[in-house]
Amino acid sequence: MHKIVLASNNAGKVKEFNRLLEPLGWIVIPQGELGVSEAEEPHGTFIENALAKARHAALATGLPALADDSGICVHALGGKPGVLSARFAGEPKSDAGNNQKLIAELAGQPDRRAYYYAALVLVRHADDPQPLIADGICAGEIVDEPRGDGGFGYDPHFWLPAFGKTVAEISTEDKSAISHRGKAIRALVAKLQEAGL
Ligand SMILES: O=P(O)(O)OP(=O)(O)OP(=O)(O)OC[C@H]1O[C@@H](n2cnc3c(O)ncnc32)[C@H](O)[C@@H]1O
Ligand SMILES: [Mg+2]
Repeated sequence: MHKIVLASNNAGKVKEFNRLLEPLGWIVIPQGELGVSEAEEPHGTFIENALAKARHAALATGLPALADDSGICVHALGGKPGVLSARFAGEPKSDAGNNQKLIAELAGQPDRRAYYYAALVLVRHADDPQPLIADGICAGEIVDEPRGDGGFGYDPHFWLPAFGKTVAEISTEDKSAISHRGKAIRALVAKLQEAGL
């Protein structure tokens, strides 16, 4: 049984993590329920930001902490929005604003390739010298017209050619099976098992 604090304030992520980890016997407590403030995410890489978020939550709670830093990288935009995905259109964070800006920046652009990336970091305590790290990628294409109301963030504009649907149109089970976050969680769980944890 693993009791961990989930170092995220994103309701969409919290739902996905609960669905994936609770069947494995994990007790996942979102940091908001424990009064943890939002961590700074000042770094230029996903992995560094995930480590900062995990450490921050572990320090504040004394519990093991799991963080996810993720985003969408668009080929024609040189990998943008990348680590700035949550705040692409500025403050306050807004999925609608971010999607609008993404579509505007891609106007007239025939190359629609993009991928989602998630870096996960699990620390057993704030000074853990060996954080467990896993990541995952999910490739697709950006479509101008939003479709579907599942998922969160950029999902209504993220087209999956293999499904003929956007991520917001597929089931939660299918999203878990193919998403960057689903893949990263399965890799993390495998590492934990390998380490006998
Ligand atoms: O930092 P926390 O508190 O976890 O919440 P956040 O939303 O700020 O999370 P990030 O800093 O990791 O930024 C990730 C952004 O990337 C986008 N994103 C990540 N995973 C996604 C997914 O599965 N579907 C759609 N958009 C996603 C979405 O805009 C997120 O806000
Ligand atoms: Mg964030």
